[in-house]
Amino acid sequence: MNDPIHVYSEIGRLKTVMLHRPGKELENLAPDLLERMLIDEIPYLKIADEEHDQFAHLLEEHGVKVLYLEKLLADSLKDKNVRTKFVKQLLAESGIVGEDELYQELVEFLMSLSPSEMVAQIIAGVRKDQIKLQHLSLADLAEDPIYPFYLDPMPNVYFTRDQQAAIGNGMTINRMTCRARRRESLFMETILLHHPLYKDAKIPIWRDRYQHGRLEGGDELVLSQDVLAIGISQRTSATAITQLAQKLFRDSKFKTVLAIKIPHNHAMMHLDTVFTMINYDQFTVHPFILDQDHNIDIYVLKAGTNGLTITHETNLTQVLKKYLHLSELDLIPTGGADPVAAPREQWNDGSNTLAIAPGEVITYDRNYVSNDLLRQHGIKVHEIRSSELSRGRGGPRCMSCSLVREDL
Ligand SMILES: NC(=[NH2+])NCCC[C@H](N)C(=O)O
Repeated sequence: MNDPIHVYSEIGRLKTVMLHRPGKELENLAPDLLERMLIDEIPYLKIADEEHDQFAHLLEEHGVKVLYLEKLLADSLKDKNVRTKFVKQLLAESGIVGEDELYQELVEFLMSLSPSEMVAQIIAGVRKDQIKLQHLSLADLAEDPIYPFYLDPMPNVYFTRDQQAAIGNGMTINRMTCRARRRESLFMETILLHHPLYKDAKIPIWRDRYQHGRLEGGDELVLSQDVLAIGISQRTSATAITQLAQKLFRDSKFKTVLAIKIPHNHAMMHLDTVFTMINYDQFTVHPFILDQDHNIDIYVLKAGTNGLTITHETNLTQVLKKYLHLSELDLIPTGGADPVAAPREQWNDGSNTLAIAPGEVITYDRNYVSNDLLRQHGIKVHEIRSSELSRGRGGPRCMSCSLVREDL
């Protein structure tokens, strides 16, 4: 298994993962920015970093190689021409267009930094008081002159699950739904094109960030070497799922996509906030995504002789047993299905577990009802502190992009 990208399950022993250690972007937040930035409360960066370091150390203690997105990107930007092209594309995607003074000053400022300083600065955002303009534009004078940024901060980068996803030996580079996150997937695109680990590896790109239709990695779960579950969610569209399925059925060994329709809301913005695989036949599931008959809309996509076949199913247990060839199945309810603990712990990512091996997961310590239940079901649970990290509305699976897992 020498592929630089190799993920054929959600539970195979985790060997390589990509994280982002939160930086100044979490300090560049103010109350009136939070909703647009998809962050529910302003984390205390010092503690958030202590918590994130605990997460990284726990992974490393269990044999996982931790790569940092910011280091991979900086190492991909050593060539000045590559750096210039990257900066100009990032400015264009930030709405800074034209060759006016602001554009030139931003290019000059960012290019004056070292690659690692530039990456940190771009993620943190560029404040207006960092750039000295000779002439203020009409926009500066007349449109929200007190807005503090020329480049918005990117406070969600630490959720490295979403901008891209490893599927088999390839990746999706995702067109993110919300404007606040759309620029983030430019990072992995740049890494795959220019980083020594990846640039010559001919890594299949199952879907790039320019294709019409929204896709985010929190909705992409690799259930087995030939079955994917993808959430039809607030962040992933049926169009994107259809196109991804067609590409995978044509160019990979994946044979089935289970498109699972979940509520479209901020608390449950991705499938992995309400459903994760934690063992060969065990899953976490937030009970509130099932109706009173324990049903949920699942659309089974398979390759047919005349294009895709789509079959509508509603019994999650039966569908998982059928397509994963399981005789038994254990759906472990978040918060023990308690009407208060379940939504409380789902809100704080009690369903969002990261499996580091079959039956062994990392979870947030604050979700003690869910954690105790997982242990009662025989799951080995490693808890990490989460008071500040959870304010971004993501958990251990959200904060990690699995790049290499051992085959089962
Ligand atoms: N895979 C996940 N559940 N990611 C959580 C992302 C949270 C982030 N604030 C957003 O709204 O995008």
